[in-house]
Order: sequence, then C-alpha cells, then structure tokens
Amino acid sequence: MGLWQCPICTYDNDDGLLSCDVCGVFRDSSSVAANNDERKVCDLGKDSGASMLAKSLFARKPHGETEKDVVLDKLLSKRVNDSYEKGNAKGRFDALREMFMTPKHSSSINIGDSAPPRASGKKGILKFAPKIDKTEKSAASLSAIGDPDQCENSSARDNGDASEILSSNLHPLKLDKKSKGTRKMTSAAEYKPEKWVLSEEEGCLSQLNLAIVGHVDSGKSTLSGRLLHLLGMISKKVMHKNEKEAKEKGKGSFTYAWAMDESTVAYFKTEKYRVVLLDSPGHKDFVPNMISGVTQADAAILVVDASIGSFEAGLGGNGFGQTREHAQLIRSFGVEQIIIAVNKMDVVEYSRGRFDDIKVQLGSFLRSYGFKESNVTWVPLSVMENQNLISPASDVRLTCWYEGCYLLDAIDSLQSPPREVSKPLLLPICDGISSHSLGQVAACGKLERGALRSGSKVLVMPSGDLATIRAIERDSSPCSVARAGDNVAVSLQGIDGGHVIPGGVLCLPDFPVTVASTLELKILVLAITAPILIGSQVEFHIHHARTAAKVVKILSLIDPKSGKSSKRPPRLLTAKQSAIIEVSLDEAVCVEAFSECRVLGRVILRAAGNTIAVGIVTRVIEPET
Ligand SMILES: Nc1nc2c(ncn2[C@@H]2O[C@H](COP(=O)(O)OP(=O)(O)OP(=O)(O)O)[C@@H](O)[C@H]2O)c(=O)[nH]1
Repeated sequence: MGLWQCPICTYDNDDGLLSCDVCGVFRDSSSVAANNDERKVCDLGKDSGASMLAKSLFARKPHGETEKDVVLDKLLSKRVNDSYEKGNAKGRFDALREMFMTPKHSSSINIGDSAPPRASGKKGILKFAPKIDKTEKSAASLSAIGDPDQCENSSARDNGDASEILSSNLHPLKLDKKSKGTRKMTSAAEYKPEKWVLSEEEGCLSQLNLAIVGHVDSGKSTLSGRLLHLLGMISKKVMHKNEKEAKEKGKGSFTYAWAMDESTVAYFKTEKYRVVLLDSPGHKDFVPNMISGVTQADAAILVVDASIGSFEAGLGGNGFGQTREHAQLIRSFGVEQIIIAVNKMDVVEYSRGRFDDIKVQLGSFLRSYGFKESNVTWVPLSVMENQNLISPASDVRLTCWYEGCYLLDAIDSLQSPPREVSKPLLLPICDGISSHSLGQVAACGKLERGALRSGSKVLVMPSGDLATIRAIERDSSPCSVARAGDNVAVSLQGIDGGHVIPGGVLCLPDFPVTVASTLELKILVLAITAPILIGSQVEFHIHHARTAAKVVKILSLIDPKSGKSSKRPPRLLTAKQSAIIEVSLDEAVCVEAFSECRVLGRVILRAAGNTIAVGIVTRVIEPET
C-alpha cells in the first residue's frame, strides 16, 4: 500500500486513509484514488477553513463516534485510575479516605479526634509523554508565560465586582449545576487579616512541599522510602514486613519502594523544614495526577537514572521520556528550585565522566525551560547503596572527585518559599472525602494563601455553600491554626459532601473566587504532531480541576522576541508557537487571571495522552447567563 503525506503535519499516511491519521486533515481530493470514498471527501471538502478541518476529526471515527466521545471516554477511564491513587495526597489523605470508606472504621473514626489516623497510603501516580523541544524560542516563550510582568500586557483583567459565581459540575465528581448568584463583595486589597492570622507559632518549622518526579523506574519510590526509613519515619515492623514480602515475590530491591507505598507518613523533618513528599510515579499514563500533585510543590527533586541507556530514555530519545516533560511541567507550574538526584551511580561505578555528561545534557534543557543555574543543585547518589543521602558519601569512587552536598543538605539549602499569609484564604481542594453515615466531610490540599483555624466560616466553591471548620490536621496531627504553605486535611461542618470536590476551593465568604467556563489563555504550544485548530478538543487542567474543553478562538500569535501579538489571527497553531486563544470548558472551574492569582491562573492542555500546551489565564470571560 502506498503513502500520502499530510500537508499540515507531514505524517505519512496509508493510501487507504481519507484524512490524516494524526491530525485529521483531509487528503487532497485530487490525489485520492477514484473509489467510493472519493465522493465523500469531495463533499466534505466543500466546507472551508479550520472548522472544516475540525470536522474531519469527527468524520473518521467509526459508527458515528465523535472525537469528543473519545476524549470523554479517555477522561472517564483516567478518572477510574485517579479515584484510587492520588499522586498528591499520599498516605495521610488516603488514610482519611480509607477510614471513611471502609466499614471496619466507619463507625469509630472521627477526623476531628486528636488521634492521628492509621494510614495505608497508596503510591501517588502520574505520567505523560509529550515531545518537548529545547529551542531558544520555546524557552523565551515559556519564560514569558511564567513571567507575571509580561502577562500584564495581555488584554486580561478579571471581571471583578460584576462576577456572578456559578456552581458547576467538576470532574471527577459531579455536582448539580445551580447558580447561587454569589457576588464578589470585597477586593483582595481591602483584606485586613485578623491578629491570629499573623502570629506565627513558636518553634514551628516551615513546611516545604517537595515533589519527587522523574522518568519511570528512575528510583523515586525507593528514594522516598529510603529517606523516610533513614530519618526514622518508618517503623521496623513495617520494614520487616516489606522485606519479607519483597523477598517472597523475588523482588527484594522493592523493599524501600513498598515502604514508601505503605508508609504511615510521607513527611520528615530536617533542621530547617517539615518536608512533605509528593511522590509521583513516572509512568506516562498518570501525568494528570502528577499535574495535580505538582500544583502544590514548592520545590522538586527530579530523579534521573544514571545507567547507560536509561538516562537517555528519560530524555525522550524515543519520544516517551518523562525527565524533560516533568521538568517542563514543574517549571510551568511556577516551581523554581530543583534538585537533580542523579541516582543509580553504583551502576556506572560512580563515574565522574557520566555525572558530568548528564549535567551537560540535562542542564541545557533545564535552562531552556527557564530554570536559573543558581536554582539547580546536582547530587550524585545511589539509593541502593545509601550513598550521599542523609550524610556524605563513603564510597571512595565518589568521594575521590565529589565534594558537594548530600541530598538532605541540598534540601535544607533550598530557600524558604514565600508565603502569602496576610492575603485572603485560598485552599484549592486536591481531595474531598465524605462519610454520609457520620455526616462528616473533609477537604485536603495545600493552603496557598491566608490562614484558617477551627471554628472559621469558609465558602466552598464552586457550589458557593458556607461551611464551618471543625478540625484541622497537619502532618497527621491535629492543629488549631494552619497557614499558607501548610498541607492540611480540614473537616467541615454544615456542607453536603458532594460539594467538596477535587478542583474546588475553600475561600473566605467575602472573597469568593471566580467560577467560569470561558477563558482567554496565553499558551506555549509544545512539540505536537497535530496542529491546534479552532474546534480542537482538549483536556484542560487547572490546579486540581480538569475537564474537557474546546478551542473556540485563536486570537493572535505572540512574537517570541518582542512579545507582541500579531494583528491577524492564525488559522492554526503548530509546535513552539505562543498564542492567545479562547477556550470553552465543558464544566466551569474556579479560576482567576494569572496576574491576580498565580495558582488559579496556570493551565495545561493535553490531548491523546500528551501535554500539548502550557499557559496562563489572561482573562476570565463571564459565563453567559
Ligand atoms: N542499582 C540501583 N538500583 C536502584 C537504585 N534505586 C532504585 N533502584 C531500582 O530501580 C527500580 C525502580 O525503582 P522505583 O523506586 O520503583 O522507581 P520509580 O521511579 O518509583 O518507578 P515508577 O513509580 O514506576 O515511576 C527498582 O528495582 C529499584 O530497586 C539505585 O540506587 N541503584
């Protein structure tokens, strides 16, 4: 069978196909063999422009199945995965869920109680496999997207006082759509924090939310498990059980990884920080969970496998490496400080040459993604042989050339992330847990702004319902006050559990966040193979929310050098382009323009299992009423 090349994405399609298998663009009818299908192509080809191209995406699906159906099916199947493994929540939150959900505990557990929950955390999950370019242009565009000053020049302004706040359905849980007519009452600038908000707890270490990311099998879970073990956070009993089980299954090397999976805690203390680990398995199928986890990260450890071939695979020579993709996603979510843990150095005999080579190769990618050299720390280590983890290395093959810091030292050298304690409360919900029998509801997530304490009244968005904070838990222990930066589980009173959903937000009643389904975005297109068109269906991610969305307008291209918008809107977007587009979401989300609130203004677009663009919200467009 012959081939024909798509004029748009240049993919070589089998002769029998009427439209491009990759981007859906119709084959030029003049070159199609004279058969029955030819008439169909010509008929459809009477339509013109990008909308016709978009239609072709639907035309090739069998049995009337539309592209949208396919996207939604994918979303649904992914949600099934998500429902049992949350990359961001780790043991504490899973424990809460388990306590509420298992009959064994349901009669006795009260999350307001002071007893810490017994946990059985599941391994967090994540993955994705976009092909990402390293060109200077992409770098410039990406930096521009992450730079708030450059965002100011967009047409964007939040719709402010006139915003009507709608309840909405958000994935993965369904919420009845209803308008509460909630209105913004006060501008954030008018917020005056109460005294208790600003009075710091004495002797309390500041919390550092540390994402652990990297290519599949690079050793993330083994590293996390071993760190927790070395720092005394895993009991001998649990370790013994894991060792036994791992040996029985002939997988002795997984002892530490399993310890991480079953750890009762996923945090430890250093001299400077209470560190919460956000473990993120590297398989590409779990990137959505990784995105949710990374939105909470203050800094990250990117684990790379030093073995010959594995490091290269992680860089994506075959198009499926997660090392680069994870690095780029982390950066696009505002994480600036990164530790590169060059693991499995034992496999390469602790070779200095190999370490330097990895530094050169990966370093150039990191720079192109906007990481400053001063914010990147490189640590050669072997988790298996316990070299350079919580104390200086002892193996002479490493000590003979390496004099830098060990991993724990590198973590303590991270700069304390700025905390917006004196701003109005903002807690994006990464997980909601409810027990109908007990009438209790809990929300989990990182406090991004402000503070909360037991007894405070909060607004739960997008439903717009009021609830009262009943109890707060941090690091598996109850506390009366939590502040910006803390990762907490909060039990709520007076609210229907179905309204506390991942992607929702807890905020102050006088400072509700905006809820909208039509947004203007500034995006950087990654190394896609199919162009983005008007009508393209995408999977839209924003903080912990995700929903299907459609590109409804491509407004302008942005010149990577000048940052200026083109006068004429382009018909489609290809790899490495930066553009302003408008998207319409299937479900409304809690959102603010990036210039107003970074954490609610960063977005990622995915399609067919790949990340196709990263960007920011430049304008929240009022939903039609
Ligand atoms: N030789 C050697 N093997 C290691 C080292 N660290 C981890 N491993 C092995 O690498 C394999 C993968 O480790 P994991 O911790 O499961 O890797 P991961 O990155 O969490 O994997 P995913 O969750 O699937 O992405 C296991 O067999 C580990 O025992 C190391 O320092 N040296």
